[in-house]
Amino acid sequence: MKKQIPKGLYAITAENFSNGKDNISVVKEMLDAGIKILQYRDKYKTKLEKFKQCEIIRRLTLDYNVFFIINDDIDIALSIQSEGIHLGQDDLPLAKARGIAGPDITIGISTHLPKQALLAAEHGADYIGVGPIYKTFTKDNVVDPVGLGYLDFCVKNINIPKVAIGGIKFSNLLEIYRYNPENICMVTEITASENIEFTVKKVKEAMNDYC
Ligand SMILES: Cc1ncc(COP(=O)(O)OP(=O)(O)O)c(N)n1
Ligand SMILES: Cc1ncsc1CCOP(=O)(O)O
Ligand SMILES: [Mg+2]
Repeated sequence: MKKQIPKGLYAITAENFSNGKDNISVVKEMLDAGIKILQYRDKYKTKLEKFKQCEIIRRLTLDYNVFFIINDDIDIALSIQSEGIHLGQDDLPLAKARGIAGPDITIGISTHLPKQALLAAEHGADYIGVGPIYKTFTKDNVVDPVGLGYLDFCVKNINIPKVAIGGIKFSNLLEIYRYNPENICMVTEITASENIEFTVKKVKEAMNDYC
């Protein structure tokens, strides 16, 4: 049975923006702080290195009852039985991914344009990424910011969960929050924070996210 992605704050790993800490220690801090949706994303490690970290994080996310999503690597997602995978416009097409991964895994698709959002929803995505809303330095080769107009379109026209992402900080959180997407994603605002617990609690409180 497919689990529904919870609403609220969505966190992503970023080892190169983690003040010298590795993904595992940052994830432990995130889970202790109350993160309930976590994506493993690492663009620099080998498959084996990613797999080993994901195996450890899978055990932690089960202990903490956290919804765990793997970026890009369907094979890792299937072998550790994560709740979800996240794919971009240049990754494996949604239908092929669904064929491999089956009906019970959550598939999230990055979108930057109305047409992409409509197609993702029509073809059975379980949520869409909406972004980057603002300029971000966290992702290489990122498309130009899509702005709040695109978030507004998605909230009004797409009936699967919307995950707003890209350049979102505590300082601009309420600009996003007022559009009422189901999820708001922060990467470096959390991973690079000197006090992850304080930052996560502050953000969750501002979002009325008490899970
Ligand atoms: C929630 C969420 N939204 C968007 C992305 C970006 O995915 P993608 O376009 O495949 O780029 P990479 O993350 O693989 O560099 C995401 N990971 N998560
Ligand atoms: C992975 C990804 N996809 C679109 S923007 C982004 C990174 C967002 O990172 P940050 O929250 O640090 O701007
Ligand atoms: Mg990708």
